[in-house]
Amino acid sequence: MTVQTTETASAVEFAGVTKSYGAVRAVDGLDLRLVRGTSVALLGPNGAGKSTTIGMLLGLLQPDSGTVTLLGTTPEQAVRAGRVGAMPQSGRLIGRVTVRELLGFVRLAYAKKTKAVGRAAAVPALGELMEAARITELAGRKADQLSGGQAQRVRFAIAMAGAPDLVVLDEPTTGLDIEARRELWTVVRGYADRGGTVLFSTHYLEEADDHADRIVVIDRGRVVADGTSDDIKRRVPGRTVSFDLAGPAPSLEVLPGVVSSEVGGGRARLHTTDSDATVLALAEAGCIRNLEVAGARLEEAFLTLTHAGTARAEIRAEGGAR
Ligand SMILES: Nc1ncnc2c1ncn2[C@@H]1O[C@H](COP(=O)(O)OP(=O)(O)OP(=O)(O)O)[C@@H](O)[C@H]1O
Repeated sequence: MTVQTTETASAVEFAGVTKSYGAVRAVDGLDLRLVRGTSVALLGPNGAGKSTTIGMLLGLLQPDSGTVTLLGTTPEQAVRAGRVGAMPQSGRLIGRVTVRELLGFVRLAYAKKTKAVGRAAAVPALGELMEAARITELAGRKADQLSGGQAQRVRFAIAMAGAPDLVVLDEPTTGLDIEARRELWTVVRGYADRGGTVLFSTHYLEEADDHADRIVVIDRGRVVADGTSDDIKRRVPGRTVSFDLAGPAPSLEVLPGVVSSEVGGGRARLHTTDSDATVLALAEAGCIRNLEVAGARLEEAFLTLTHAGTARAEIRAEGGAR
């Protein structure tokens, strides 16, 4: 008999889930299982169904068909018991109160909520909560007068207040500068390293590369790829050859193996199905300054796997026809 341990038990399960808004099918037969203790990135182009998926996961939206199971129960029950923390995409922090007051209030609400289900002891002390979110020095500041990055860390602390088993972050770093993004990820990683389960959506593919154990790519409401970053990159055949340009770019797309090319910042990047032949031809043409051959990046894989790539190719073709 297989014993399902906490580590391998499901945090989230979608089975055949669909959701439409009128004629628009936002989520189309989604099957997805997230294992506890992992960090999972949900990627997809605009309109792919990420927010709708997260909305159903949090019990904010009801599926038209199929089932969503969260921590072995319904989303509503898991959320009510404080076992799920969420950072939704929108929503401002309330004003006139300090960060300490706001967090104290949320923590108290969770303490009452969790007491009802026998989890009150799990709720962290206020100081601990602020330290984990790196906002101790903001305790006396008014909650509506924070920078974007500080506000996001406070919102993360709010999501943590019920000692959740799972946190769901919907595009948590959109609009933040690099330093603020790095700070927020340090805080999120701290939670993941303590065994928490994280599901986040993002448009910054390098964040998925850096912070997710597993990446699920959705497009038009369906899963189109699911695996580690390396698994997903391997789905794109061919390699990228890049080199410094000494002068005006030669005709790159006629070189053997080359299927597409980009030129920028004095450097050319060629996507090729035969890197040996491409490199030989470049050598003959004397184009080998700082030459590098690499596998596909996550961005290339993402564009190949989703309709975002087709849309970009169409835009290029239209631009070229003008
Ligand atoms: N309340 C709504 N009413 C009507 N259509 C909606 C509604 N919410 C979403 N949609 C549509 O459902 C589809 C999926 O939207 P969703 O917001 O889930 O995608 P997303 O992947 O989160 O997109 P983004 O990256 O732009 O936030 C889109 O076609 C969108 O226009």
